[in-house]
Amino acid sequence: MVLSAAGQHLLRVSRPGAWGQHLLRVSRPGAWGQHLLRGIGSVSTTAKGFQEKEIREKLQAFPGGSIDLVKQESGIAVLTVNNPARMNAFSGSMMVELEERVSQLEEWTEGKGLIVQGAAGTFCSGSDLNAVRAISNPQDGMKMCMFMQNVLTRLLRLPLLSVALVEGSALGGGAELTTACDFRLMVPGGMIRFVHKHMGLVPGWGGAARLVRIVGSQNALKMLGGALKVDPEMGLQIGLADGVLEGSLDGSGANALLEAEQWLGCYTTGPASVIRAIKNVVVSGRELPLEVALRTERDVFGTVWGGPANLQALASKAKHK
Ligand SMILES: CCC(=O)SCCNC(=O)CCNC(=O)[C@H](O)C(C)(C)COP(=O)(O)OP(=O)(O)OC[C@H]1O[C@@H](n2cnc3c(N)ncnc32)[C@H](O)[C@@H]1OP(=O)(O)O
Repeated sequence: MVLSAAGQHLLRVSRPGAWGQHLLRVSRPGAWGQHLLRGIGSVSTTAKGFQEKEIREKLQAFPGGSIDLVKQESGIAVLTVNNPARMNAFSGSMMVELEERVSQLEEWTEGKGLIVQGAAGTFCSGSDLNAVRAISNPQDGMKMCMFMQNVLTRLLRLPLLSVALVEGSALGGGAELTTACDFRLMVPGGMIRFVHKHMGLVPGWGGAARLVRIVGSQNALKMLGGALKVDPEMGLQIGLADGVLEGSLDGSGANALLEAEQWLGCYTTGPASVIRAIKNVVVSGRELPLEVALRTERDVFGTVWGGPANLQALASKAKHK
């Protein structure tokens, strides 16, 4: 059961940042819309000598755990961060696997929704500190950061409505991962905490930029500056959480997952073409300058106008009472 839902926080971007500049450079009428419809590409992968193949090989040297993906008939997929011996910390090979799973989801044309969860009743404790210690030089750190920024940006832009199901702790990079989903549902006892300050860091996987857009700069400053423990109540208050679930009855996590699927089902009921179009117009509205977003919206509109769902609705003379 969902106890309550928080209001949506809308962001007005007054000036495009680096990514905005990137979009402005590559955008021409309709081009970005086409890009969105195909699934989104990567974020400036060639910038500053970032070599995806090289960092991939480096990350593979730190194995452990897995990222598991189950695509369900319902059109809702479940992505599980699975490394319970390390509280689901991201090993290097898990970062590479996450990229592969995101690629698979980009190709999944029947998909409508995605739930991101951690294995064994906890969400994710960020990057594996053993790997972090081994690549603590600035060059490798920067490459890992760009790799994860790229993957999480693609995750958020998937044409699927996505939910982070937060049971237990989401720490550091785990907290950043929750912001790469459209929604966050928390289970009592769950906690989202940007602990970066205590590690002498700031978020680098895009988590700060996304957090500001979700909770506003005042709340983001408090969360990062105080390394605040955000519990479900506070999460709802500041708009970080979209709902609080009852959670596990037996500690298995199964009940929370069922609840999350029911919650998400309210928004993913309907034809995949329409649900995916909804996500695409929202992503473009969120990320693009208004003029480009309007062009994209027109392009996306063109994919559903006169389509099977539209014709069926017209034929049924639906009333929306
Ligand atoms: C992108 C930037 C980042 O993400 S930096 C990483 C930020 N994350 C952290 O600093 C998390 C550090 N870990 C903790 O605070 C605690 O382990 C938490 C997660 C609160 C769990 O505490 P507790 O329930 O007492 O369990 P525990 O400490 O005994 O942990 C169980 C085993 O898991 C391991 N673990 C945990 N987190 C990580 C991690 N991020 N990287 C590598 N290993 C991790 C612990 O070391 C412990 O392992 P072991 O049983 O001692 O072998």
